[in-house]
Amino acid sequence: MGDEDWEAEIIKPHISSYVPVFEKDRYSSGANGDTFNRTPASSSDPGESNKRENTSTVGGFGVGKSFGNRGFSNNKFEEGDSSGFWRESSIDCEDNQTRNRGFSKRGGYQDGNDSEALGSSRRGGRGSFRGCRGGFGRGSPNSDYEQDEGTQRSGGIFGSRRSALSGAGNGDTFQSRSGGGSGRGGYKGLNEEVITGSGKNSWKSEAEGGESGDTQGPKVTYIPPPPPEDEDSIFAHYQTGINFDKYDTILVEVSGHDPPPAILTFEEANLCQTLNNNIAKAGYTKLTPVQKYSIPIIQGGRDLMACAQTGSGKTAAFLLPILAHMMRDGITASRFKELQEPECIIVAPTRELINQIYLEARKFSFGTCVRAVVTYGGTQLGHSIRQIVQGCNILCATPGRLMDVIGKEKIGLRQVKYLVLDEADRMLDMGFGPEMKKLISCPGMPSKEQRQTLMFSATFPEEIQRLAGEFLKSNYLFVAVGQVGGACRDVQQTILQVGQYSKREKLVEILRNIGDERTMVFVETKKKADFIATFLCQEKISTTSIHGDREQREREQALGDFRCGKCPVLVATSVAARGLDIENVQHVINFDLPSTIDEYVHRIGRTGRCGNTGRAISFFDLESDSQLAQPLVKVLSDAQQDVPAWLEEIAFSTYGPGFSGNARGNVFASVDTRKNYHGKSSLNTAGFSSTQAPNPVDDESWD
Ligand SMILES: Nc1ncnc2c1ncn2[C@@H]1O[C@H](COP(=O)(O)OP(=O)(O)OP(=O)(O)O)[C@@H](O)[C@H]1O
Repeated sequence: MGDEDWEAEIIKPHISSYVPVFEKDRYSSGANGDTFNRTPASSSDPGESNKRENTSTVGGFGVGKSFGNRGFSNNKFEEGDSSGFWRESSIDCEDNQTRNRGFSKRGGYQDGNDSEALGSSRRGGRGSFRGCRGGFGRGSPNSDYEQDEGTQRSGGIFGSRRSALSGAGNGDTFQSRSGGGSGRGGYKGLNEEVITGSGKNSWKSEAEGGESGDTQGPKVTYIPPPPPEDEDSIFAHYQTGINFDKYDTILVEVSGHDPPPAILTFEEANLCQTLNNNIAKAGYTKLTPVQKYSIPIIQGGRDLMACAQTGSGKTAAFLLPILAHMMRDGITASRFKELQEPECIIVAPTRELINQIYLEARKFSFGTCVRAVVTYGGTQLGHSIRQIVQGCNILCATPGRLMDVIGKEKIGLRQVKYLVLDEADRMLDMGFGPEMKKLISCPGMPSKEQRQTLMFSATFPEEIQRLAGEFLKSNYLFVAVGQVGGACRDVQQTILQVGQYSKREKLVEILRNIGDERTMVFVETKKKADFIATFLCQEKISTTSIHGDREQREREQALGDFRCGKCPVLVATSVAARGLDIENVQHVINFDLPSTIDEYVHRIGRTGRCGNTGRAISFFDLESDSQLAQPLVKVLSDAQQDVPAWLEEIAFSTYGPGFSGNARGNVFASVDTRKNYHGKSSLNTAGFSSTQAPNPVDDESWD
């Protein structure tokens, strides 16, 4: 099938809408056998495939009936190059750091075209876009795939990422954001937002040029559907699992001066009746450990850095005490004011996560006069502003969009009393760190002495803890529930040695055994997410995908289809690794292992939440994953999982005889990095005090 055929295909009415759901029969090899003929992996010729990188012109995944080079091309299902499928070249752009880590750790990224992608030539002039979600331009297909919102905005030239399809009436709104000219520069933050400009007031530039539509390129027009308003939907929740009560036995360490005692029950939190009603309607009867400690600390006006395992209720741990204070202070949303001055700003690295946090805030503030608003990239700025001006006490935002609304002077910072960084290690690392610094130095933002800053995550590398000091008062408290950076023990972890070219087969085998149980499959790159999702659909496994190249509408649709079970398999990049709380995810499969152990911990934490059990299976490729062997052994052994002998051997051979899987290496930030703190107290979460300060990373500390 030639290019024209492919384009003709995508405008056919029956496939004209971009279909985020890869449904069973849509790409069945029977009906579309001419299109997606799958050739065995072994028959692919990596060399040949590499050659085609620079010559193949057909692109586009999803709707199209032919896949770009190194994916599906010329009616063939082809393997990628010998270093794996497109590794490095199309790592999810929402994650600069991952990409960078990928480059340095995995040593790939040699291709000239790919290199361009990170250089100035990303900003223009390389060929047209032919397909949805990153159809490839002629000359440099990889680098085109590297497109992100930042370059679209700043370059303008790439603004037509989806033009072929939108012109073809695929129903998608053309959502590229064209920026304020090539001079503006701009890069994209880690998981999410565009960080632009430099110099004075650069935090304003996005709003000025990006989505305000005053200059180049189409606006982002997607308006997310409003969440359901009925009480049942607002308070819908899933059941805590059989291991919920075991949380009580987890050791907790609090460090810093003069921490308040933990509370053991919701009653002790002395919340107002409305909040208590909402807590009851949400099905919460008992505090989780992080809640027992964080609630009194926040109520006591202290700054906090809290680290607790995935799925253990960190969101409510900050929302409830903040709301309690707001209720106490009689905070009421002032409607229809052009400049809103929220008392609380919550930032998180991904759109889906911040939306989830917003829904939690809306739930707990139900029936109060406190109004929460959410705003995130990929949606129409005007819509966000309309929401904001109706009243905003709690603003939940992704970083780039937050800067947009501040730049638009719709949000003033003078009243900010609470600044919450969820996934704080992420928010402070290379990608978002600069943006967060800009935020705290924005005009009007109260100094750290005058606001309360709260940071939450399941992982907190030492270097990030040190950076966090800039944001927190010097007497902040540090709460470590269990082991900082440790995996949730309710997740049964299995590591399988699977080579690159056997992965697909293994994946299908596992998914067939799993049946309809909800499963997240993590891959390293956006391209591969599409590739694997489509492959699974060919195999008649209902699958959808989420990654940073998908339009926001598609991302939300994909998540919705996964949540409701329409597509029990979600193929995702790291954009979905953190925070997402989806009921009944029973399995996580790391088709590709991530480049860092923290990312691994977050990914597998999408299952086994809130006392439920889950399973995580990871494909370990000897060629590319050996640098992860040592930290993996440690995570596994700390979580009392079986450690395969072969993995231990690799860990030993990689790191020499000094390595011990059970030794307390520096794999994690295991403690509060402030060395000379006082008043360290250690308790298990049932509230039994321990005078002896235990090793916070002691194996026993978990149960
Ligand atoms: N005390 C509680 N009782 C019952 N359910 C709870 C309680 N606290 C939280 N939950 C529920 O547990 C689930 C996980 O909570 P949450 O998403 O806040 O976890 P998290 O610690 O932030 O996880 P992650 O590290 O992955 O972001 C949610 O569905 C939440 O509603």
